[in-house]
Amino acid sequence: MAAGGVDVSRSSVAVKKDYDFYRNGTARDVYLRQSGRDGERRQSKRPSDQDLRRKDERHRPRVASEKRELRDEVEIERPSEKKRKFSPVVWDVDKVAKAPSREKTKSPFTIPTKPNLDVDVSVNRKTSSKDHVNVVVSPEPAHLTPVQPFEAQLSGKHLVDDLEEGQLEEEEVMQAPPVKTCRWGTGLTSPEEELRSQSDTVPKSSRWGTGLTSRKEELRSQADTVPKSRWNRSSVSPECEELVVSEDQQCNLSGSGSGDRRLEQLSADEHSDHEYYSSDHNELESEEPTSTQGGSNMLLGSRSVNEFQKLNKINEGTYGIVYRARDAKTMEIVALKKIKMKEDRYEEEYGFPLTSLREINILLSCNHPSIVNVKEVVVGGKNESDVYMVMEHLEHDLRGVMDRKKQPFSTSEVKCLMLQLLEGLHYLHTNWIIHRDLKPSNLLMNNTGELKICDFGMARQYGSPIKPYTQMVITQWYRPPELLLGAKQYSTAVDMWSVGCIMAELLSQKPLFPGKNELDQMQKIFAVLGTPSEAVWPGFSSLPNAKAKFPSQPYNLLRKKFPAISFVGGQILSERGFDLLNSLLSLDPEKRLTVEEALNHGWFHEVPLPKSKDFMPTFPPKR
Ligand SMILES: Nc1ncnc2c1ncn2[C@@H]1O[C@H](COP(=O)(O)OP(=O)(O)OP(=O)(O)O)[C@@H](O)[C@H]1O
Repeated sequence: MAAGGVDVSRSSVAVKKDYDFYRNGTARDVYLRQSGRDGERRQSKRPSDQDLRRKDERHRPRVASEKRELRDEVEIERPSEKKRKFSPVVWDVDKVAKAPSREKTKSPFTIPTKPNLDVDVSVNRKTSSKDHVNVVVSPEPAHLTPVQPFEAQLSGKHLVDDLEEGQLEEEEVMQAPPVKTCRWGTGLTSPEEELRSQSDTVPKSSRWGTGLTSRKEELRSQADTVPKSRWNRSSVSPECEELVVSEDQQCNLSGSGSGDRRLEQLSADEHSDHEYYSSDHNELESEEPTSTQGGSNMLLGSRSVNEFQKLNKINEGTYGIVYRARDAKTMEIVALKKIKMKEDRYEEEYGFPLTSLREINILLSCNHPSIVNVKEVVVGGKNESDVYMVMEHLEHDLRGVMDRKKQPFSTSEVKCLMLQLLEGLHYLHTNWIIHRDLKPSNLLMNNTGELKICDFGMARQYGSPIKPYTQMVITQWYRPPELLLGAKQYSTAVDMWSVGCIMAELLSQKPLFPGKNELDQMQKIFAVLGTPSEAVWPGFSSLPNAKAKFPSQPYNLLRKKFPAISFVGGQILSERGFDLLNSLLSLDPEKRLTVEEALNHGWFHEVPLPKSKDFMPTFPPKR
């Protein structure tokens, strides 16, 4: 019997109804209903007590293979919820691979300083001038199709995010078959199948500003003559609106990075707080501060920020200052994120930060209730060239709420929040996006019980076969052991670790692993989950930082922190709840739950059921 009450998930019709009520309207259930397999799926997916994962590591391989089967099943009938508004901008970086490392790159687009800029927008051809950016709007807004990694590979184009760790220097255009699942190293399937399942939705238009209509129409008419080269090459459906931005000699690689740092080199004062540092930017954003003359601009037609009335500053992050503002036209309250330009010409990065470009690019293409909605991009302000993202406004972020809350969230509230987080993440992972910075301050909340993922500055599209990426992502407290140990090949499992840390924090109201520096972070993790070995984590010993001597701690002590019973009235966690948490916090990323598995976990089906958003607590506005 679960500590939270009697497990009625298999017998109680009422409970099932409640659960269905909560889930009603989600694309997942619509999908299940449409596919006529609702009952079957629920029955097969709802874990019984037998389904609970055995803790004995000897059973892990079997469990892992079951997980793969489950993933296969889920993937074959991929729900339709993963539609994107359009595929994000893809930077053509063919030449980048050859570019000398450490060469600085220039701003990706020119910010307009006057209404009519000298814009060179051409269709599907590379510009010869290195300062020009080509924008291609593909002619067929017929299907919503995520940019698939293999598609980029087949077309010989690399996504902007691929420019990490100098891995492209030697790289050939890969023709490897695409993976079927989001997690790397798992089954393979055809890209056509994947895309066919997504091709039935009417696309939304690109939303680079609101005044683009006429220009867009112009572009579209030009684009009518353009062969659908990228999609044709990979024999897949055409994208709805594809912006291909070619830019010569930008995004140069830094061959170094910090990936080779050994654990022994880390000192206690190296990273004194939990805020992340990221060499990602060294790798991605080392841009030559070249002249911006003659460049094209993707913000043409964008509204001016003067059309918004700034009400107050909400927060300031590394990459932006976020304001609450009112749209003078619609009177709608919005959040304006002012992109911080890099102004020191002698810095590695200068001009418009690529992290922000990446964030705008991905967020504009996403369309899901658990992902913050970016409405448009506006320009102007005190400094003519300032760029702002206009987002829907949510009153709180989870960090602020937890800091001010006296009591932890109840189990049913945690379930409500976790489901929303997982649904948003499911959307991202099925669209080949890793967030790479999930943490409470990047989860927005409003007073209608909604949770939305924000801050996509570290997010990236990923592909198969997985390439080496920087491991210096994810705020330290939420960073998984494989990244701390220096793994450069990773995928969606890194987000799932962060989800585990967030779940623990929601339950206990305090961070699970508040490391002071990377070494301390690893020690804190291993002190609770046990020191990894080849037996529990095959491949562990070959990770760059695994040679370090960690204090030996052979046991998993997580249950002590989240007991099934409490004599002092503290928060308790049922067997199933613990199984979910423990499986999210698997040291071996291959054994960590996928987002589908987490969404289908039995904990969400047992009482107390997830609270309806309508009954979630509200919080007073921040002062
Ligand atoms: N749409 C929004 N509505 C309300 N508040 C928001 C919104 N977007 C962001 N915020 C607030 O601003 C903070 C910083 O935003 P964001 O994380 O996007 O900026 P950042 O500069 O990328 O931050 P970081 O330093 O974490 O990378 C968030 O933690 C949140 O409190």
